[in-house]
Amino acid sequence: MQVTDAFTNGEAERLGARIAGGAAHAVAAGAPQATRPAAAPVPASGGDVAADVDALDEVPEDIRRHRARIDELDAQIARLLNERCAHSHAIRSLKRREGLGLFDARREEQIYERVGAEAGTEGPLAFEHLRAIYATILRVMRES
Ligand SMILES: O=C(O)C(=O)C[C@]1(C(=O)O)C=C[C@@H](O)C=C1
Repeated sequence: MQVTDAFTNGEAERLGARIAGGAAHAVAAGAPQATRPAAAPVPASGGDVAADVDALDEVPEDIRRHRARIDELDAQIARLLNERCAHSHAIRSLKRREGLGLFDARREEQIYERVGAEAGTEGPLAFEHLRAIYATILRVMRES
């Protein structure tokens, strides 16, 4: 069975509807910047839980299915980051050939704006968190 089949249509639709519903709300409000969800830090412990999931005799089925999907997404993210890095390194060589510096603040701002716009329409990741992730990605691209 494919991992993507692990969610029934109903479940997948409900997850999708939550995401799409958030987007519709943001668009209706007409101010995506202001209506992005505020970043709400969650304690590493997850709050008032007594023990972590793996201490249970058996990890609940619904958690296992989410984890399976996360594993699949992480593999895709890692592949995409490698592909992105290859392009970034190619640009670096071309810039070097042209005698240009590597860091381009304006281009990086454009990237933040573009991924921020994506966050505004999709969620549930808060804009500032997505930006923090991208700040790390761009730094690693420059330093790798
Ligand atoms: O687009 C460029 O000019 C790049 O060098 C690529 C890249 C990136 O990885 O996206 C890397 C460094 C720059 O500061 C801006 C962007």
